[in-house]
Amino acid sequence: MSSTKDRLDVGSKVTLPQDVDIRGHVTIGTGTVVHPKAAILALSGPITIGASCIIEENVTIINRSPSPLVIGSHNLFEVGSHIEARSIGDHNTFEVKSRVSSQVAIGSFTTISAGCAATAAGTRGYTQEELGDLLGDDDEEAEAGLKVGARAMKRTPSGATETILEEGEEGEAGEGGGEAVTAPSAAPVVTLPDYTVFTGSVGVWSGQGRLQEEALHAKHLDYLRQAMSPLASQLPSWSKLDQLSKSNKVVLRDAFAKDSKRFDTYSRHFQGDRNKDISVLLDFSKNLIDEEIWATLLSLAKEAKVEEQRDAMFNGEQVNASEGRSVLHVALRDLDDDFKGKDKVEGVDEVIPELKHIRDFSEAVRNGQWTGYTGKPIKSIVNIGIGGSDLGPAMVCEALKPYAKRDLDAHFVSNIDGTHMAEALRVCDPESTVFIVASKTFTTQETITNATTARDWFLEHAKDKKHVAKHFVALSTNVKAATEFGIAKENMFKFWDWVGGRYSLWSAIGLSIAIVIGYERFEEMLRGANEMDRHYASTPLDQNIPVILGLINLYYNNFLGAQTHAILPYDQYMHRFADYFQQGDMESNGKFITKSGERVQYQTGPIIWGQAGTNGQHAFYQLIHQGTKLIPCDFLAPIETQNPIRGGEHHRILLSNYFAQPEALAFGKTEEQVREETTSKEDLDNSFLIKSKVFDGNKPTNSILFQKLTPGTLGALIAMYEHKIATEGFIWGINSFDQFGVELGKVLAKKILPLLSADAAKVDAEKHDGSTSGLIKHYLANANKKTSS
Ligand SMILES: O=P(O)(O)OC[C@H]1O[C@@H](O)[C@@H](O)[C@@H](O)[C@@H]1O
Repeated sequence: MSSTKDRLDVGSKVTLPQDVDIRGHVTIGTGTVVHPKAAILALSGPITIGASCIIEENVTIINRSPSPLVIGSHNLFEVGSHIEARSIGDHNTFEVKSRVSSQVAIGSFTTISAGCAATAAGTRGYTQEELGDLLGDDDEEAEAGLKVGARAMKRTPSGATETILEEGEEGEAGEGGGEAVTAPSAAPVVTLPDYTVFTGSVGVWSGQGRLQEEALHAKHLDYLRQAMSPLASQLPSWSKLDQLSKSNKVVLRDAFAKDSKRFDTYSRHFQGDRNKDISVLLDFSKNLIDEEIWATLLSLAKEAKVEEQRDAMFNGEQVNASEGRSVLHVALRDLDDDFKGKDKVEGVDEVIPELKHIRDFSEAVRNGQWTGYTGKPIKSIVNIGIGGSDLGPAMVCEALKPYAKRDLDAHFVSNIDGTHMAEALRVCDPESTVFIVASKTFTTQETITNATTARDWFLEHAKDKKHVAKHFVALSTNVKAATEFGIAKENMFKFWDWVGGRYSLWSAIGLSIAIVIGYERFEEMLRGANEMDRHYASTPLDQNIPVILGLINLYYNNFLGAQTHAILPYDQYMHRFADYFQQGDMESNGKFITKSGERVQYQTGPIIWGQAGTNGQHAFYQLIHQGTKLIPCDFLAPIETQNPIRGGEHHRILLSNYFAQPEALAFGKTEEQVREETTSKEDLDNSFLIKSKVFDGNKPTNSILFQKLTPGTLGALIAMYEHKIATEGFIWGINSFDQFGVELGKVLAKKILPLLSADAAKVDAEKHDGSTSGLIKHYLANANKKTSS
């Protein structure tokens, strides 16, 4: 029957499941959501659907006439509605199982109520054949349609209305039970006036509530876009990658031999456009990809709508849907106001004033204006926090040590193990120490306990509570709890719920960084991160460094069975970098539930680990080279060292290892090569020895070579990994920005704590499992013993 060629033109942000029946020339506008099992059939002329429409399950939209069927924007087609209208304006609602015939033109703001049929035909009713044509071919439905149609027709506006409209006058309210339409089936088009409510009795809507209705429609669309994202494994490129991973076995040795330009093809250079010193080269040529795999990975990113989800994040939309929050750590480093969408989110306008607060305080501590209760300048700071309130500042203070104020000691106490606090206090002087209590929630057991201990210790010396104000500051979103702890208002540094804990070093949580390296350097780091943010937000996928890193890792994780990913910085200052991204990646992407509430059918976040080169080489590289596991690795190194001792020889040796390891991993050593190198006859006869010296090679790596570990470059590198993590989460369809997985253990620990001062009978009464009870009872039985040594 189709006389038009199949052609589908889809705008951005359209949700279109695979099982929608689309025939002929169909155009779907931006942001429209089509549900599964809908049918859009341009059987003769084309169908054009505008923006932000919702087309629910089992809706059929048909154009049997050669002229185009143009449908406007913001229309809602509810389940089972059957639409063959001549044209449709904007903001209309077609309720469940409503029908519109091809001789009806719908204006705007019209509602065709559930089960009603808007037709131009007369009261004579329809023959079964006509109905089959008009309302679909299911007999039973046609029967129902006849009854509904007949009832509704009796109440449709009279033919007079039609004539008036044709003369260009305003449509009128039809009176319920008005004259029947008498037009035969070949009658001219009936145009329903705007605001008609077609409920069986025709009325004109006052238009009141229109804004609410529009807002509801927008919410409905948002909800659907989230809920309807298909599982990544249902995307066409996913199946293709599955197949390619089995059929295209990439052998790096051959791939490089065949293609002298492989390095050029698979490497990208990033340079800051405001801070030109930020220069990062990513070489991803030593990965198990070929042209087809790479192109399909890029298509997967498109199909998974990575760009749209990224834009939604930058735009301040509530992409952390489970907690109903925006995700705007990028706003914390957007000092030149590059991303406008963020401004609508509450608190964003407080970022700059809060930075000033950080500047004033950090400068006062650094230049000695801020003194302790006896007038001594501050010599030590102790950051008390855990997770995101510890790892970021601790990692950065180590990484940027060359910029640190060396006569100021920075301690980071996180563990509830009293040892951690005791060792820090041992080297602190209460008169010259500032405690920074860092906790987004200000309820974290470890942090609050450690802070209380620190305050008790301080008061033992200072005696008077009023001195607390000189020695304790709080970094938190929970002003109330911080006040209750006794922190003075002016010593509170706030941030906002749209800053996730593991993305918070850019906020007030970075106060210790600002104190250690100075505010100017802290800001340089923020700006460096913003350079990467702008790159991520606007660079095409195949040039986009965080996207590339995400796709490469996803390929190993989902198609080649890799369970872990190693981060290996050849820079001693970055020795905590892998620890930091252990939280950054594993807390973000260690999830099995998608945003639509389904369980994933595939692997999500990898296990992240690693340590600074070359130490790792003498510890675990054996397994990477010759073990049985596939471990993709990122090798990072600076071109310039901060410490060019012995004329830079240390650094050259370090870099020679940095270059050698990925080469060894990629190309290995064959048995033939081992034999060629072996001179002793005895050794040559020892096949066990010969085989033990074989390296299979083909182990994938990324090499990330940056100019120098400056604050700007570090900021860019951290942001690069943050966005790599987000990209993967977008593709897997999970929420990378909540962390409910940390809760259960906390709750159980709170229940167990009282048992540790109780007796065995109480433990039994609490009904923990046999193992947990057994362990607690063993503890209780031995808790009062004192070991002599
Ligand atoms: O900063 P507070 O609220 O103390 O949380 C500290 C840490 O707690 C953990 O359980 C996680 O939720 C982390 O994301 C968070 O960084």
